[in-house]
Amino acid sequence: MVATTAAVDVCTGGEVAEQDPSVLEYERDMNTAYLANLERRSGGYEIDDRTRWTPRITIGSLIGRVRMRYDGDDADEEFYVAETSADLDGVEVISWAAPAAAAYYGKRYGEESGLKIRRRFTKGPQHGIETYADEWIIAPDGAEFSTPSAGLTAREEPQAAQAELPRVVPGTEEQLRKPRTSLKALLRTLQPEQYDLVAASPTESLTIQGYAGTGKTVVATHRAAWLTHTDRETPLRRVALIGPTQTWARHISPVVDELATPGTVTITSLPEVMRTIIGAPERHASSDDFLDAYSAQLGKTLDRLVTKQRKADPALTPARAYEVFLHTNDLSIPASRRPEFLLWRETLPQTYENALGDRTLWPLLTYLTVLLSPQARYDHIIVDEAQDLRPLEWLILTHLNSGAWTLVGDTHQRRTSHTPRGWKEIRTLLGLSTWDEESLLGGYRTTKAIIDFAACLLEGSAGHRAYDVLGEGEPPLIIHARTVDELEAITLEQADRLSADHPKGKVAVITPLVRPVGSYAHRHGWTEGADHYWSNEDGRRFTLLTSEEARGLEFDAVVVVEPSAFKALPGDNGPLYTALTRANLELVIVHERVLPPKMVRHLRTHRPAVLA
Ligand SMILES: Nc1ncnc2c1ncn2[C@@H]1O[C@H](COP(=O)(O)OP(=O)(O)OP(=O)(O)O)[C@@H](O)[C@H]1O
Repeated sequence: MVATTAAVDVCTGGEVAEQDPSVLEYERDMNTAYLANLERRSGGYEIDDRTRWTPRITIGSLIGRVRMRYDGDDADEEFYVAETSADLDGVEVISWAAPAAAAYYGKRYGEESGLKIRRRFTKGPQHGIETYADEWIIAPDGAEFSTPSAGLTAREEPQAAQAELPRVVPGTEEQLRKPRTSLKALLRTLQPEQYDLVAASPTESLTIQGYAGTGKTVVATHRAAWLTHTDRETPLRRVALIGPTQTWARHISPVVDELATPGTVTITSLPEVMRTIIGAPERHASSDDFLDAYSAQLGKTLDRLVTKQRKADPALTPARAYEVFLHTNDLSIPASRRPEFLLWRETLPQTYENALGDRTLWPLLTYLTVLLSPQARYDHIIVDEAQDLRPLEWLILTHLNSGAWTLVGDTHQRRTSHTPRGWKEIRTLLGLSTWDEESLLGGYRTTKAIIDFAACLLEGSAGHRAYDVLGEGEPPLIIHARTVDELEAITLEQADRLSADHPKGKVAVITPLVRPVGSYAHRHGWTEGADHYWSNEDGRRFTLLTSEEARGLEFDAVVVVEPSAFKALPGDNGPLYTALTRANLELVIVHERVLPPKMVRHLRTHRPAVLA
């Protein structure tokens, strides 16, 4: 029998049944050799100059190891998986983006692919390996791997087949319980269902629906890196990753910085895309939202206008086209909406220059610009929070993409009636005739108690996430304030408490009442910094945001203030649902007004922790 030790597995939190010291030592030596190889090569690393594809070298430990038998072969193959590929004197290390990595990561690859065993390494300090854990995909058929030599690892007794593969990759829960920070590369715990979407065909358009916290942004960011990775056969050179806000862009950029080929992925937000195309000022006002400022019919009107005017004036500019638009009678707006449309048009600035200062008009001005001056196109566009784009914005993007699309979103988090109701409408706007339609089901952010509470806002919420990795957790704390002053005081008290409870993590206050809460904070010793960030002299911190600004972000704990004041569509509470689901572990609701009816109904039968 080989010598074994029982060690605590940082992957599962449980005990590793067999942790063979000689195997561990061997793998640590391999890791040392791998790191030395990377160090040697990284000296000569040059950023891709777009004519020569230099593989990116990132220093990091081995992720895993695979033994498999390809169809028709008469011997097994073995290789390691890591962030960067290497050849260690004949021992192959493939990168996470290489096609063969599907054997390690993928769901569909499975048993019939020939995969026999997968070994996962957990990371120790300084790129070391802490432990290993083996997962037999087939019934064990001998030694795990040929090295260390079969004699050392072969077991004398037949082993029992592994009862069932774990539902989520070991180590995921531990990862999720760490304090929330910016999104990071997650190559060690990328789930099979996520990997399959990350590595889906680059030439097929793909729509991915997922409830809050199901890992959509993880898929979107890793997909951007995968599409451009030089270890793929035909890496893409220009990929856009478009999300809702610049705060979101900063939240996700570490993933792309770490994994993507430098210079290949543009991370931006939709407002920024438009602002850059039309050259609008950074500071801008916003008039009231108006349906036809974003409609496909407005797009059609502008299409017709540009086609017609250009015949008469080949040098037509967006500014001139805008002036014509202000007076044209050739409108594609339905008759029922026309009177309202004409009234709205009369209120618009008379010059293009002035219109640039109104954010509501950016889609209109951007669309005119892309119609008149062709833009550089991307090889692939990925859109996160796709449910928030309005028809005219989708039409703009069609002028920026020459390849396929990856669209991820949650139609339950829709925030205005100006956006398409579902994926079908979006695909029609993009003119897609073929696409793959997938969904994500695992819950990675937010405990079950919080997500079940938030689900009271959704129609047909049953079974909305297949499982919740963080488990049941604590129910939300609901606090009723008697006056508006008390509402603000309790809010700050709770933000202060939660910040103390999560010293390394992130706390948010999410509310439509950002101004009054901010001015209360100001009067009580809090100071505002960049990116909606507030802190006080005791070192407490929180982020104060509207639901709109909180899209795509996440926090360890969240205080949602005055739920009834959030914008709601008939039958749809997208903005409030978004706010509630930003919390990973703790949710506090503070209200002075009556809670929304759906919440009240839910609270009659379910009991969260309520403070009078
Ligand atoms: N495979 C994974 N391993 C570790 N953490 C993960 C994994 N997948 C997702 N997570 C974590 O779960 C959280 C939620 O993921 P993500 O932000 O991608 O969800 P989402 O579906 O985009 O949510 P929303 O639409 O509500 O913004 C993030 O903190 C992310 O790091």
